Amino acid sequence: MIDLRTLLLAMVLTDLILAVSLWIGAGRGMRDGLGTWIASLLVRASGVTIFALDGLAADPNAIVLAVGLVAFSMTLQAAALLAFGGRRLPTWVHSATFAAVAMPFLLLSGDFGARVLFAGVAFGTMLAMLAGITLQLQAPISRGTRGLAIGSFAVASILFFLRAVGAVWSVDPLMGFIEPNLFQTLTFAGGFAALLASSSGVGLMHKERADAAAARLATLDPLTGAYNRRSFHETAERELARARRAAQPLSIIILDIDHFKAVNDKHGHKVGDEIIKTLADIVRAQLRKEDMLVRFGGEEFCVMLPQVPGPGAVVVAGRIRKAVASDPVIIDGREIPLTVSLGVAARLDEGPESIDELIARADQALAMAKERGRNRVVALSLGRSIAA
Ligand SMILES: Nc1nc2c(ncn2[C@@H]2O[C@H](COP(=O)(O)OP(=O)(O)OP(=O)(O)O)[C@@H](O)[C@H]2O)c(=O)[nH]1
Repeated sequence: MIDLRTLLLAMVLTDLILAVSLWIGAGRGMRDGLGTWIASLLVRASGVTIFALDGLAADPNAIVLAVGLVAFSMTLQAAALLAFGGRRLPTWVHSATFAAVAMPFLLLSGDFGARVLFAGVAFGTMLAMLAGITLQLQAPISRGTRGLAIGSFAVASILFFLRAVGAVWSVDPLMGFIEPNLFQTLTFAGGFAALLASSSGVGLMHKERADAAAARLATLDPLTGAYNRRSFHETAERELARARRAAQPLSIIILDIDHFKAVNDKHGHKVGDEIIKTLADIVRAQLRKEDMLVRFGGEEFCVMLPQVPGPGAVVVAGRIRKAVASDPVIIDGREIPLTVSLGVAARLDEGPESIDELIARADQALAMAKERGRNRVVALSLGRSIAA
């Protein structure tokens, strides 16, 4: 049987190691409440240290501070979970909860059984609330990770309630609490394991979010949010193979800002970047969900239109041309007139055709649009052989 004080000190050490591990793991990305979670572990470690060293010697003041700190660590955890979901816990909740837990504890001085009962119910309720917050988090977390976090809060909550009930039933609550009997050891060790598991769950939640962000970064262009060329190639090859198998049309449009060098020279590179970003938004507004906008590089974009035949793509390209030319873009209060040239190519019914061939043809069409005076759409391979 393990001595309760030993368990408490093991818990302090575990919290400190967890805090340091999460801090190292976070690197410089201490965002979305991770820092608050780490703070909660340090606050809990200090509360439990006081409890282990002084509280068990029944020092009335030390134990009040200890439970107040543990309550504070739980409101910090609530704040950390809410921050992960993009919400804020009002600051007053921390001090209000500290007072709401510490004050009754002070008033119950001398009645150890009532204190254990009160702390068990208070902490059990707060842990159940943490489980509820995690359940409602509007974040893409895997089921396993969410389950681990919710399960650990729920188990810890149940064990706190069990300890409260145990204290009520004990003939001598103080002895019942500190005596290393089987009930104490099991409930304490179980609660300890659950609190440890909750930190693992939170660590995994952050890792999953970081992984998703890295995957997004690898597929999207950071300036415009459009797909990058590499991810386009993977998707386009797949889409083209599918279109060929199902004898369905597929078109692409390549578009490029006219005289962008002059715009860049006149307004500067930073404004140029803003223009590229704005152009992506204008083009996106003309597309459907299944269409794919890709930044090919610089001020050149490609749009893939699955299931759209050549003539349909020409209509879309015309709409984009008009939307860009109709109003000047406004950057930093400056009105900058803008036009684009567009080249369209569509998948042919017969013959093997790679995505590179399709791009080469759209590029050729774009060059013709530039040659013919810019601010226009030119289409290639729109003859009878086009899949429709
Ligand atoms: N601001 C900014 N400028 C870029 C970026 N990438 C390329 N450019 C600039 O875009 C310009 C591209 O010019 P070109 O494609 O050669 O020609 P253009 O002036 O657009 O003329 P046409 O395409 O023939 O109408 C160059 O001045 C590049 O420096 C970028 O990411 N940001």
